[in-house]
Amino acid sequence: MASSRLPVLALPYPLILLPASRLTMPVSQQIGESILALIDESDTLPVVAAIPITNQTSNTAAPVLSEWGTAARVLRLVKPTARNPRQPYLVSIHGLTRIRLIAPTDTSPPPPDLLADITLHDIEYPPTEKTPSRETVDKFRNSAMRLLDRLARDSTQQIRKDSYNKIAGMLDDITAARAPWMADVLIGSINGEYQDKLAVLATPEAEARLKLATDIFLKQASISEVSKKIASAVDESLSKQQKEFFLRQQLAAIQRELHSLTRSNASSSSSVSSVPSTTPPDNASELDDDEQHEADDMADLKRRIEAMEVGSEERKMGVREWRRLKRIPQGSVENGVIRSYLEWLTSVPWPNSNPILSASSIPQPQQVRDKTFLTAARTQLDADHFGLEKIKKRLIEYLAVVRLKEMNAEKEVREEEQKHQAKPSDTKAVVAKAEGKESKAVVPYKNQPRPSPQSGPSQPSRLGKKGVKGPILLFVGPPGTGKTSLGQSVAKALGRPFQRISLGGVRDEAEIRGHRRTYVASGPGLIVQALRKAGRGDAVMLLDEIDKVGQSNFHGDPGAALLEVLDPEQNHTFNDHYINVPIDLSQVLFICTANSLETISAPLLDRCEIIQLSGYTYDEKMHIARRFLLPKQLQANGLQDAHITITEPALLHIATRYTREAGVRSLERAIGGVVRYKAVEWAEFVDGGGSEGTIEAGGKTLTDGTGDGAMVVVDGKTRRGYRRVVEEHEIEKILGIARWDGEEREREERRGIVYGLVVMGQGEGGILPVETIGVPGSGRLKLTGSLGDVIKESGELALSWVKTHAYDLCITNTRAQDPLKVPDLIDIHLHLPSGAQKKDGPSAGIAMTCAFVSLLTGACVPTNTAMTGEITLRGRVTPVGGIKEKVLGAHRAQVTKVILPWANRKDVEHDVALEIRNEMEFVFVRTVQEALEAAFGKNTLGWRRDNVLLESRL
Ligand SMILES: Nc1ncnc2c1ncn2[C@@H]1O[C@H](COP(=O)(O)OP(=O)(O)OP(=O)(O)O)[C@@H](O)[C@H]1O
Repeated sequence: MASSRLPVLALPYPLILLPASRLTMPVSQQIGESILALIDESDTLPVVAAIPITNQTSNTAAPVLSEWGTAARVLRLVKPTARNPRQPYLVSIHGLTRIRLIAPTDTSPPPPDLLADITLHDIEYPPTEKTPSRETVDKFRNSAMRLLDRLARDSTQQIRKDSYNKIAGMLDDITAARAPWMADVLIGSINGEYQDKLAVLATPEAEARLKLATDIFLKQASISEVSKKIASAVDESLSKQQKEFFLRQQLAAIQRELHSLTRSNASSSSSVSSVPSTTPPDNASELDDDEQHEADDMADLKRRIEAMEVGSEERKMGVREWRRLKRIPQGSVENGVIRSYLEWLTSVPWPNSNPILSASSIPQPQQVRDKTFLTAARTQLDADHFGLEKIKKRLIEYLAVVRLKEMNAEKEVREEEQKHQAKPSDTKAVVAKAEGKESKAVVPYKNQPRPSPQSGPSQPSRLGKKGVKGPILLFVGPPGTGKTSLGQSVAKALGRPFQRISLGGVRDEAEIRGHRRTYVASGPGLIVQALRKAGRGDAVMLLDEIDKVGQSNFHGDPGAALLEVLDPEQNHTFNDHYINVPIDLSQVLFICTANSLETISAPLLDRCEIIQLSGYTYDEKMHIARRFLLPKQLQANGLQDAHITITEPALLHIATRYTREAGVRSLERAIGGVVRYKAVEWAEFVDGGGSEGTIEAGGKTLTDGTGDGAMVVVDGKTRRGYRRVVEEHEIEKILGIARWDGEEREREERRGIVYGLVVMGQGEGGILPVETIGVPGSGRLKLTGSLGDVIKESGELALSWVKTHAYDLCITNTRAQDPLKVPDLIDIHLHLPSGAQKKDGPSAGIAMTCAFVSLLTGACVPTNTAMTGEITLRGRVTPVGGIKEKVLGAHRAQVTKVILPWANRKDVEHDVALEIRNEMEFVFVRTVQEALEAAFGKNTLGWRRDNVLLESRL
């Protein structure tokens, strides 16, 4: 056996090179440089020993070289630019012949890192191969042909197919001498296992190698066949599953149809046999429940569509979607989307739909035509609300108009019906698109479902819609003044369902109009949702807080959508994006509420009739508390009248010290707090053996306790007594320290401070101090407290007036002197507290003037005095708005003297309750001088008498 010494190029796992094959692999910098050195040394291309490393599957063990390898010629060595820096070279080698590594002797040095460099090794060439037997060659050829044939068939690329066929052609007439070489070529090129290739490399004898290759080819061919078989089997089973799914769907559909047939037969015979149609069939199983429900739902949906008016838009849409629904497999997303759409579509109370829901499930309207309707409505309003006389009067007028219009509309319907009945030949053809087929049926017009006028104003009719448009009421007022509950009373009076739509914070037009169905999880808007809940097309809808609707933004303009809803000219074809069929809202009675008018857009305001609700006086609050709030809270907390008595002073104490609001919501909450406290006491008392009877029978003993928790003797036992009376001194223990306690004491009389009257953002009136101080400066005016432009101008105007009259008011000694510069150079700083709250408007004019005069003269305005009024440069006091709210606010703040513009006399006369007028002093002023006199008191300011008559020096 010839031997030699060759540099060994270790092939990392799973690389292997067989004779007659080629291999390109990355190598390290050092190996690359060593090969370069070899190339430099020899004249021809160098030859290396390509020996596979056999144990590289585990990274931990030291690499071990295989015994057998291939002598290979280095064809190319390149160093591409973008390569891994650890292996920057690529070397291409061509296998020449088998070689065997001669095992190192014990004395030789240990091998260096095999993958880091190439080192010379002793190798030997195996002896020349013997020619294999014909039989072995034939077997080899057959197995190779089979494998190649399989590979050609499985291959998807034409080039590969062609090359496999070409090799197969070469095998056809292969000689015995050439067969071993061919075995190396084929084994080197197929995607076989590493160990098989290694075994072929380690088999130098031709006969044995051919046998090994034959076995490998057979194995490969059968692997390929088996995997092909598995793939097609998987395919087949998948399509089987799909088939099964569709068959199951068909089966379910057939079962549903059969079921509905059986049910309709059962229901038609039930009148005779009186067997309820809902009785399940004998062989029904609870496992069929789902399918049963499904079938019921579908049948219900179908009935609802069929109940829609023939030929109407909504019915056409319903039929179209129903057909789509039936085409789409159940359980798919699309199926769910269409189902939910159809459920919404069919639950809108369409006019002229056949009422398929039982009529009893919809509250029947009160007879609006009844002569006693208005009296009943008045009683209803009185039963729900105390006071509010003007508002109730306006509501009665409103209800009277609604009543008249409804009666007119019904009359119209009746007349039109009579006309049709008079002409029986006039069978207006209506195309009835029968569901499922396009057959055209002619339905006489008079046979169509229509509300009968005799059955009262039930479902609104399309015919009558012209008549019933009423004005849209807008209740404006501070929170808790009864706007929402008035709306409820109107609905009760009319006997119609009431729906409240809260618009506070609605920023997105889609919240009102719904999302288009293309959106995931789309749904209808608030209006359609309310219609569905109401179940009737003539509900009373309260659009709550329309002043809090968001402005136009990139989500659309919710205000514009509201315009369409409220406009009687447009709302009979309201378009909800989700439903996508025009909806008639003309029968709905819309009532809006708002806290202030400022943020409501002009076009929206234009469509409404404004009804102003101001706050309540303490007297009114006492009545409301006693008649409405206390009974409500008692009921809510499970107590009865007998369990609690709040004394008049205690109630007043709660109203004045714990609440300072225009409405009664906080009062209701505070009363609730007291009632809950007593509920706990009562529960403890009952737990301790006390009873209803004890209170009644032994009431004297129990309520005689001198204070809370007094120990009393009942039935010979001593225990804590229950006091039903709540007195003023107990309130602090129950509700905690009063919120408004001692506010009057804080309002001390100080130079430069005057109280003005304001209306806050929520429509609530109150007092606001105007604070001024003089600071060293340069004669300028500084205004702070989140003031708007108008109020700032008012401040400058007031100061100009004071400067002009500084001499007359004895502030300066000559007319030419500036009171801010003589005797000292000062700035005036004017501040309105609650700095975070925006303030604007001209009504603080006289309060600011008084504050400047107070600051510059040193005279003070008493704390029981508050004022409002706009001033002009000539010193006139002009009227302002919100008088009722402001006066009520002042009354709540225990102000006793109010200075108002002369022109606002009528507002006080008309709007302010008599009891308040009696309790407060009103001074109406025409000029600033009069206002100063009223504020500071007669002769307090030292006017230079000669000039008093001069109104203005301008
Ligand atoms: N005049 C009244 N008589 C009897 N109860 C009243 C009266 N005014 C208000 N209430 C009661 O006060 C509570 C609050 O009223 P409601 O909810 O109608 O206020 P609102 O004006 O709608 O307030 P908001 O502007 O905050 O919505 C309700 O329980 C209502 O019954």
